[in-house]
Amino acid sequence: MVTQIPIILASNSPRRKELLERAGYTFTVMPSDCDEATDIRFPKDMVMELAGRKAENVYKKVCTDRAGTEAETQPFIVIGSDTVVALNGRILGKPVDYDDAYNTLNSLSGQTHNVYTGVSIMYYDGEKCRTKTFYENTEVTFYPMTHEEIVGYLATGDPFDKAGSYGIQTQGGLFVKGIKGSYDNVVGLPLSRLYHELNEMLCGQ
Ligand SMILES: Cc1cn([C@H]2C[C@H](O)[C@@H](COP(=O)(O)OP(=O)(O)OP(=O)(O)O)O2)c(=O)[nH]c1=O
Repeated sequence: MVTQIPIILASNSPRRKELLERAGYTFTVMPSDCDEATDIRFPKDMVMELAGRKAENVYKKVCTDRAGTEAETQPFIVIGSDTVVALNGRILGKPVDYDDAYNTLNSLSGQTHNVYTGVSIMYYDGEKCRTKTFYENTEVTFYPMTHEEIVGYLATGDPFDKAGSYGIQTQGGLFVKGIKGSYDNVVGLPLSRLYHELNEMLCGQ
């Protein structure tokens, strides 16, 4: 079953919040404000690095808030996460503007790409902190998209806060021919993997 230890989701993403709610966890949300600039080229390394930075940023804030209070020695868990799309090894994050989103969707049209989500769990057990970081990769194949379809989808505004300029869970899902791997991972958090990794971490204390 899901743990009763307080969880803090280090994220601004409404999708991650919805996913974690669906799993039945009780948690609070505290977005990170860490620097996300990086020269890392490999998608799996990049998402694990950024997930780790987000979790650590929030972990430190929680420790500062709790210092000197009776909550100081109570266990808690922080979860940070990061998602990117990779097409033939090229990383496609959130679009910087309209043209970037158009070009991204045009390049994904009729192709198979990978969606990587990194997850970092930091667990303070009342004495010490342990960290576990992993990633999950889902293969996604798109139908060919026409210019009109891309322009129409961009007009909805949906692509602009999403890695790869689409949401599989929204209208972007209409262009998805098939996936191999976890659907939740594409939306931003590989739930069943997270559940098992977290349980393993809590059992191994
Ligand atoms: C590919 C894809 C991405 N996404 C979203 C998930 C993430 O919210 C976003 C990738 O950006 P991220 O930088 O991973 O996350 P974020 O900035 O939204 O939130 P935070 O850093 O505070 O946790 O793209 C979808 O919602 N659906 C999809 O199909």
